[in-house]
Amino acid sequence: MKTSELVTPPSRLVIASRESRLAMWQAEHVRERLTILYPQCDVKIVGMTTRGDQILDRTLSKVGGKGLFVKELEVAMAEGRADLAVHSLKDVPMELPEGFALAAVLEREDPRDAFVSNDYASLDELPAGAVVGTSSLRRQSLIAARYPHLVIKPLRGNLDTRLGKLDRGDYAAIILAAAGLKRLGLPQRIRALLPPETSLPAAGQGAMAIEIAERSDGLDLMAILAPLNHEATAQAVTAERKVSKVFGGSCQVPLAAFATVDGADMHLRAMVATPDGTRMASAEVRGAAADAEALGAQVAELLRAQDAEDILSSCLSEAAQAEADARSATLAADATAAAPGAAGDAAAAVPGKPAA
Ligand SMILES: NCc1[nH]cc(CCC(=O)O)c1CC(=O)O
Repeated sequence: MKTSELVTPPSRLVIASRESRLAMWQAEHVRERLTILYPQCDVKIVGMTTRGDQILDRTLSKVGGKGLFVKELEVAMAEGRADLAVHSLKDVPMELPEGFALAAVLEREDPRDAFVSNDYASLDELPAGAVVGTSSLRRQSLIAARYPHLVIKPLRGNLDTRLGKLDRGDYAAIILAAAGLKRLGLPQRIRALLPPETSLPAAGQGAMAIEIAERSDGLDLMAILAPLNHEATAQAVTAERKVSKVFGGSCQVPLAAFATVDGADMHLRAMVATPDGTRMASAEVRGAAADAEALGAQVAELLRAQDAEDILSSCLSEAAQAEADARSATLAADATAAAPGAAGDAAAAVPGKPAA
């Protein structure tokens, strides 16, 4: 890590955040980091409800996917009501709209999936017919492949809502990201952590990202936020997001991509499957962490050679339709959001290494 000169921040910065407890925790974390870095800067958080938060009755893959969680925050930045947005990187589309970019990726929390249950200690203990809650197609297909005797039921809502549904007895167990439970001070709810060999994490899981809009006032937010960027995490998620991008980007499909970085070395694993877990392709590569994007492309190529596109085809067409529906539904919002200047393809990359 090189130490760089701190850039002079403005007297005030506004963070846009979703209003869920996890989102607010994450925004507060960034607020504290910025306040320590720039004590003279007044950092405020403005909470907002996104379309993704309002849709609780259908699985996200059917209503337009990840973009639904970031759109309102982008509109706030475009209108100058906020300077930056804090997201769970997992919820950020692979390609951002023109004029937006990721300014920093923070150090990753535990990237693993967690098994949460009041009655059972692990997936292995669940009896035939037990109901497991998850709305992630990735988790669904991994469980269906390994535990065909279990019944998977959709589970939506924020973390507290999901835990409430478990406690009320709707499910024998649920699967959640360990990172969210740890951040909310609920690590005791984790009965077992699923190793990547059992449940390969989603691209970006456990990492937070800061998004900014290109601006006309000359404020170099990229430089101001650069000290929050964690290089090894940024490299890992660059590789993971490249894999996801190759297979449809912002669509919700049963796709896992997980990279670990050890010094200059990267190990990248990825998997695609059918939602019922009957067909699966998986691949891994090792290489230089500095070549993150190329490693992502390499793994995607290995998956493609195993018919990944065909495996994903049913999901891809369904997700594409949902994206199109979501786009037309948000046309009104687009019209009010004065699009900031073009940033071109920069929006798709994460900080650190530019696209190779
Ligand atoms: N899709 C919702 C979402 N987005 C980020 C997290 C957890 C925190 C993280 O992965 O950073 C979760 C909840 C979950 O998957 O259980």
